[in-house]
Amino acid sequence: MSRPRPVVLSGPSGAGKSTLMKRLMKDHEDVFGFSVSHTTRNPRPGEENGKGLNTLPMLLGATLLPVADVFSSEDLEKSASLSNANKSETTDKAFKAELDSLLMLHLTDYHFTTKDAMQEGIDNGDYIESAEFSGNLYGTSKAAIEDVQAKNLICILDVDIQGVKRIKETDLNPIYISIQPPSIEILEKRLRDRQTETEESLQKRLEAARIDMELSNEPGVFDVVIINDDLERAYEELKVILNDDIQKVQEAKS
Ligand SMILES: Nc1ncnc2c1ncn2[C@@H]1O[C@H](COP(=O)(O)OP(=O)(O)OP(=O)(O)O)[C@@H](O)[C@H]1O
Repeated sequence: MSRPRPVVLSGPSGAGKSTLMKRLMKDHEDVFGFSVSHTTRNPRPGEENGKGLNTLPMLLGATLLPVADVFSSEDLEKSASLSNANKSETTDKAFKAELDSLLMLHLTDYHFTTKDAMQEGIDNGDYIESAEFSGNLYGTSKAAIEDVQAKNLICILDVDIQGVKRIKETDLNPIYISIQPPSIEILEKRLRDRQTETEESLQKRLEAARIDMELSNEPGVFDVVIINDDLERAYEELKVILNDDIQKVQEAKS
């Protein structure tokens, strides 16, 4: 049996990747999975090495949980200090992963590793992306993606355009999908309405979005570019693209 092809979802911040992913996972139980990230930070109490949950993190998105009900005060303090951290472009992803992990109440565990081991792996090209945040390294290894495939799950990878380029150097052979907003003006409105960004991070995202929107149209980078104008239509388009792969996974289970 061939392993399910991973799916790369790329596109500017605010284009709708998470929204579309959540719907996919809600409508197709036990079909999609996420890779477990590596980190050099210390495990927190209750965290286990490598025990990543496949669908729960998406379903327990921060917006669905009453934060005060489930957080310890220490978590909230850490979360607040992370929110205020002065992030650079490269640490943004690690920041988001770290904040996500806090918001998911330790449900997303990591492969905990040492700085030396991780740096060696990065130098060897074992990681499709990595970033430093608060003195710790975070990254997605090729092996972690293969682990998801070995469970007969379609690994969803939400990566930026640099990540796309790195994945193209591997033999992972994913389906490359770019999610794009109808225009930069609409993207700005959605990001403002989402109320998750400071003015500074919003401007950074818009700048990155302009570059991303240009690169996504270069021939051969993506298998398909979906313009997320109307959410229902964009979701239908995504389902049509993934239909055969979803069916293969479901058939292999039955
Ligand atoms: N077609 C659409 N029409 C209107 N609003 C939308 C549409 N798609 C997504 N949104 C809204 O736009 C905002 C950004 O979407 P989302 O958070 O899914 O983007 P994203 O690409 O995952 O961003 P990031 O990379 O920053 O996580 C959300 O508030 C979402 O509800």
